[in-house]
Amino acid sequence: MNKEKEFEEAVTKVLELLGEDPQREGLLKTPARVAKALKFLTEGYQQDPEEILNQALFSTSNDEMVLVRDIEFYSMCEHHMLPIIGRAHVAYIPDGKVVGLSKIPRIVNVYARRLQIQEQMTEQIADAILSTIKPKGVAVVVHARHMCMEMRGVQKINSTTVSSALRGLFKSDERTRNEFYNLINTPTPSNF
Ligand SMILES: Nc1nc2c(ncn2[C@@H]2O[C@H](COP(=O)(O)OP(=O)(O)OP(=O)(O)O)[C@@H](O)[C@H]2O)c(=O)[nH]1
Ligand SMILES: [Zn+2]
Repeated sequence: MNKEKEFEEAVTKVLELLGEDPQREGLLKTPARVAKALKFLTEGYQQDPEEILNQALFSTSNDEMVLVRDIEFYSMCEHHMLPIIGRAHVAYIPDGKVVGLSKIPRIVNVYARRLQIQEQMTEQIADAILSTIKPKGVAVVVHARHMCMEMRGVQKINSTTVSSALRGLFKSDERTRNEFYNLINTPTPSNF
């Protein structure tokens, strides 16, 4: 049996266990849809973050902070396979190399589209940038809502979880760290 069929049969089984009739009209295509959706939501397993970053590395003499903030992402927690909905802020201080800007949200997606815990995802993003761009420092802050804490379980709909990973100058130099936190907390101008 091919993998797709196997996947669809597993979803059909889940529907049956939920007391549903997988043969009713509305559910006929559901196993195939679920398989396709889950494949998309976990496509990060098939992607290599270093390869993505290496596609666009440019030499530079600039050593000022580069920050891409408010990168929205959707992930799934590895405990309940329920959505994690969040925003990531990613900054680094170049040391001879900058990366194509679009590659930063791409790296966020690579790690978000796996089964995750937020703290691990935050560190993975920082470490991929650190090992590839080799900057003077990297900072990643992630704000997220966990549906396993909202739709079920403790049911706290207004709580967000904040995690951070600081490397190099962001860890050792308070001024750099403060500049980063000020920049991510500055509201986007209303006429932007
Ligand atoms: N640290 C961390 N924990 C997470 C994350 N996503 C979900 N969790 C937690 O993982 C834990 C799993 O705990 P268990 O007690 O095994 O699971 P549970 O019985 O479903 O727990 P409740 O959610 O408290 O009902 C829960 O406390 C979740 O809130 C995450 O990204 N980071
Ligand atoms: Zn969870």
